[in-house]
Amino acid sequence: MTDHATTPDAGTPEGIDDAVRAELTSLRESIDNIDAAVVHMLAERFKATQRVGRLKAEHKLPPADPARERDQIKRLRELAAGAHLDPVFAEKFLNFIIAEVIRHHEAIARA
Ligand SMILES: O=C(O)C(=O)C[C@]1(C(=O)O)C=C[C@@H](O)C=C1
Repeated sequence: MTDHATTPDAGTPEGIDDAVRAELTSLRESIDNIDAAVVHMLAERFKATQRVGRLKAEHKLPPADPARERDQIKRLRELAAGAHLDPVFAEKFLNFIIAEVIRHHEAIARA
């Protein structure tokens, strides 16, 4: 596996100042840790939504729940604004995840 935090490439020329390189490496280590946490959190979220998908299929409930999604988007936009994250981006990110979840729910219902 490539260590992206420390591997120089076209975006990080060899000649840059040692202090700058050290700071960049340190920041990239933080970014890699955060990305790993995001992957683990998403994996846990998908474990929960797979269970929701099976429950919905067993009880003939529709894959999507637009009212629930509206509540989630409202809540996430407020959380994003409070955390100085762009609420538009937060909404797009949640919609992207939910679209994938609905696809999974539909597949479970068809199986
Ligand atoms: O809460 C549900 O009913 C789900 O199926 C989960 C979930 C989500 O990923 O958060 C996905 C689809 C629904 O439209 C709403 C929410």
